[in-house]
Amino acid sequence: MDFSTPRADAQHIAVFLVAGLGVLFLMVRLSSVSLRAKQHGLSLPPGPKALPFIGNLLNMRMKQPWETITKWGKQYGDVVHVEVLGQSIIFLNSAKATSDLFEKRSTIYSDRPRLPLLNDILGLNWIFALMPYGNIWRKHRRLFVSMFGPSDAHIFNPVQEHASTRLLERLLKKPEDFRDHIRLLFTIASSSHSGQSILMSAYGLDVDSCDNHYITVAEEVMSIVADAARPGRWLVDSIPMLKKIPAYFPGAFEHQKVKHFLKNIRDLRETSYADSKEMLANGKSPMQSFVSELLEKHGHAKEEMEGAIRDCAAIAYGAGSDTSVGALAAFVLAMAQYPGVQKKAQDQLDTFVGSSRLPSFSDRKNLPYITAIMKETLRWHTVVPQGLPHCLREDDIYNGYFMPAGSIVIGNSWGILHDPDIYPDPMEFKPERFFNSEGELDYAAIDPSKYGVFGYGRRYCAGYTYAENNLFLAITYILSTLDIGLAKDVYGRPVPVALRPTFSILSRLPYSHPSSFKCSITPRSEQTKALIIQANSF
Ligand code: HEM
Repeated sequence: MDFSTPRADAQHIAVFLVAGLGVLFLMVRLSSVSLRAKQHGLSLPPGPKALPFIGNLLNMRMKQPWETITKWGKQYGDVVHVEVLGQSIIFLNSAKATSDLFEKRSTIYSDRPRLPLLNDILGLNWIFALMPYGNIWRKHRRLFVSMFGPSDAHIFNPVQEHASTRLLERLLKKPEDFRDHIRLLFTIASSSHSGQSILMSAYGLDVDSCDNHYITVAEEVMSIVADAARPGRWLVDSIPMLKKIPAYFPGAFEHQKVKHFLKNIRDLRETSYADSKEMLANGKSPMQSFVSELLEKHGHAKEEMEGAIRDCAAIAYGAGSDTSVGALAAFVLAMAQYPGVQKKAQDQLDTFVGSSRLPSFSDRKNLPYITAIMKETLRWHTVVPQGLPHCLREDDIYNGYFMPAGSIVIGNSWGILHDPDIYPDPMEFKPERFFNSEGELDYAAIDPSKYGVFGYGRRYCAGYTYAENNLFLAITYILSTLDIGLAKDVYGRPVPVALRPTFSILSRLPYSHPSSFKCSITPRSEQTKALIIQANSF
């Protein structure tokens, strides 16, 4: 920026004026929280010491937050308070605290934080996952769950079976690219005959390579959304009056990114939907998709309903793709690391399915060990280690502490899912933990889905049935036809693997993926190889 012109000088002065006002705003916010706490004669929950003005900003710049937050839980207790630039953030570190607040007091703990960058600058207030708790959120969520929820998610089973069949073919041909294949699998689940799973399930669009335009656009959108949503990352979220500050100011979102983003979001939200409608009109969408089903049911009617269908379809990709990719990658890692578990699962598949056909959803009741592997995968590698942030609507009191309205409230799902009191040897991959002493699958009391895998209360993951179906099927298909083992180095020695969670390459936050690793993937036999080829020849 050129400061030599009167206009630039004026802009410069304006920036520092706004910054000064911002500091004032922070001071007012901070003192209002302490004042309200004092009025109740209570203190805020304990937590690491905060510095003046920036609070715990430096504590929050951590590489593996799940470990730090879990340590805080051990040091300070079930409820930990930190403050970043005047914003209270409360971590809930036990299943009791998440249940007491997210479930039992859900009317005040189900809001989302208002993030000016996401909502106002990037214009994402149409995404119900980010919407405040209220009627519009409720309406969109209901529409979404009517297709992806427990009663109707089964309509996507044919798409999911088809997508998993294609996954096997790719793993057979290029096993070393397994992460790309997994990514493709969970991208396309929507409606047509030839692709993978989320875009197919949502729109009926077929995508054949990771370079496809739909995927590239969707991934760019996700990456920016995730960057924009990081608590404490952008100054404008702490001080909304800084919305207009120029890009050179520390903490400002890069403005050139915004323009590019707005084009991509238009492509994701509107172009994919328009393409899907056109395919429907031309009779080119042979399998059911979210869009085709809902347009048939309500669609062609009201504009408002059509807008909701279009918006919900765009959300399916954002919410469902990266999460599922992280979970299946963790499964592959677990099989390479725990050959005994793999063998036991394959014995069950050989007994109940055999090697002359691929498994199907109807086999599930005979495959309890595979269900246990799926549950353990979701627990062992917690894809959303700190859930998505909720926001507290009203001042509250919990365990004798003052919980200020407007606090961001985060369930420490990783900590709960690795709590040795609930899951002994939590770092070990042990599907056996879900069986009772009679050897029957009996996971209800410690079902990881109840302890944070899919979040909490009224904001609980709106696509969990669909997600579990997808994961179960992909795991079953892989185990019945392929062997996963350790890769070999140049001297033929096995290369050990270990779970090292990291933020997704795509989004860094809030989704976690296992760090990159190598493994070998080979057909179990000539017969299973022939089965994969035959299944893909239709
Ligand atoms: C392994 C896969 C998945 C995991 C681990 C997962 C996990 C989560 C978590 C932790 C939340 C936050 C809940 C909260 O705020 O308390 C969430 C929300 C959500 N998920 Fe999932 N999810 C997965 C797959 C999917 C899929 C496949 C879809 C769509 C088909 C989906 C759609 C959503 C939506 C729409 C929300 C926002 C709900 C709301 O704000 O009302 N998810 N998910």
